[in-house]
Amino acid sequence: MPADSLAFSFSCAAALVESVLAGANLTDAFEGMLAQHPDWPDGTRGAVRDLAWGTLRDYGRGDAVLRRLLHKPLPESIHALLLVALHRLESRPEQAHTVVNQAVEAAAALMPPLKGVVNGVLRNRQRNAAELDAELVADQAAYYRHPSWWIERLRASFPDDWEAALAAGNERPPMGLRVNRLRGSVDAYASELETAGLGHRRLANDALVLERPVAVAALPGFAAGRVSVQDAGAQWAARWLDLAAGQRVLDACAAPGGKSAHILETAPVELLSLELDPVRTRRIADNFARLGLAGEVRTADCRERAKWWDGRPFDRILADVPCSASGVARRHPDIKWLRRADDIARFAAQQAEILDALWPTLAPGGSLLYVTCSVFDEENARQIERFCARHADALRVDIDGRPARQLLPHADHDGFYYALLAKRA
Ligand SMILES: C[S@@+](CC[C@H](N)C(=O)[O-])C[C@H]1O[C@@H](n2cnc3c(N)ncnc32)[C@H](O)[C@@H]1O
Repeated sequence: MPADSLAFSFSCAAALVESVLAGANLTDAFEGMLAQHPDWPDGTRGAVRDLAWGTLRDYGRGDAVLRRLLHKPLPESIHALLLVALHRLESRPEQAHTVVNQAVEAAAALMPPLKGVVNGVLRNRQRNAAELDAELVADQAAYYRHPSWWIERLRASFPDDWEAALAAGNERPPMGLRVNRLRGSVDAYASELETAGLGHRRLANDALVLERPVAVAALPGFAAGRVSVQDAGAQWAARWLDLAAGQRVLDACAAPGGKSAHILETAPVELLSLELDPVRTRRIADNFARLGLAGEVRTADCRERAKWWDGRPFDRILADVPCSASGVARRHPDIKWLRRADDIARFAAQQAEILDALWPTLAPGGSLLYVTCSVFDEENARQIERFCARHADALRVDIDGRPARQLLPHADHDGFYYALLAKRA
């Protein structure tokens, strides 16, 4: 198959989907594939990525269609190829003829005896489209393209907004930009974007959201550190920390360093950024170097206080804890299908350990901003309620007039949760 053919992209995307369904992380699998094919042109990389990400965003639907059309299991590679082709059929119905032909070509290269099955299943899908679509409306995992347990949790927590959040969670994510104020104003950068023909919106927290994502190389001044790619929802952290010059600040779970960098761009504070994973720690230092920022960066488990804390209390702590990442699933659509309902309690337990370990390092009168990119209460509101029940010196502080902020996935930003806690002086 020629590397620029749709059949080739189908088979590569199918290999990624197959790995994810066997438990692999999508980004890691894609990076592994790119490392083996350094010669791929940008067009092939982009096509494979779009197909794999799109197929997994739509997996609830593709899976339901195949359950109805297949009478016996197929080899995993062909099953994954059908998922990719079904995704493409639905997203580009005007190309149906090409999609079927190219999927059959890909099957012929993978497992020649099964090309007839691939042809038959895809044609069946087209022939029975109206009937199948009507059935899928009644299948909630297919209709909302999320696992049922996820839908139920969201529905229970957000009776008015759950459907909009699920729909936004199935869209392609927006590209948010953060202007480095140490190297120019947001106004000046916004007009440069305009001149470069990059349409955008400016949000209440001064984040810029591009109308269409572009490669970072196309962003004016990216290499020179004038701008960073950061979701608009993540850009509330620096503001809600209420930073001031000279404060001693801890970012306890810092990689890849987006919020740490934003802190340093906001005020001349003394920042310590901790990160558990040494490979990810390097990304913090790389980001600081590009942006011209100086902060102390260390690899450490923030729960092991004795190993990293010198006993001097912090005025501000950012606890951007590891979580289910359910608020950013459209960027990592493998999450929707790899997470299990009982994973959430394990994340919550880990987050509680982190909070309990950090609290003694906060100065009396200081504050801790708790952040997740989760939409599940157990990691968010309930986590904070339980924390306050355990720590009599913790006070809830309103954020912009509300006890906490839950951002749900939206056209402008991803899903995040923020809660602010102060320590009694
Ligand atoms: C949500 S991400 C942080 C994102 C980061 N604040 C940013 O804005 O770029 C959570 C990070 O915490 C790290 N982590 C997980 N457990 C940790 C621990 N016990 N101590 C320090 N870092 C931890 C993870 O490796 C991950 O990089």
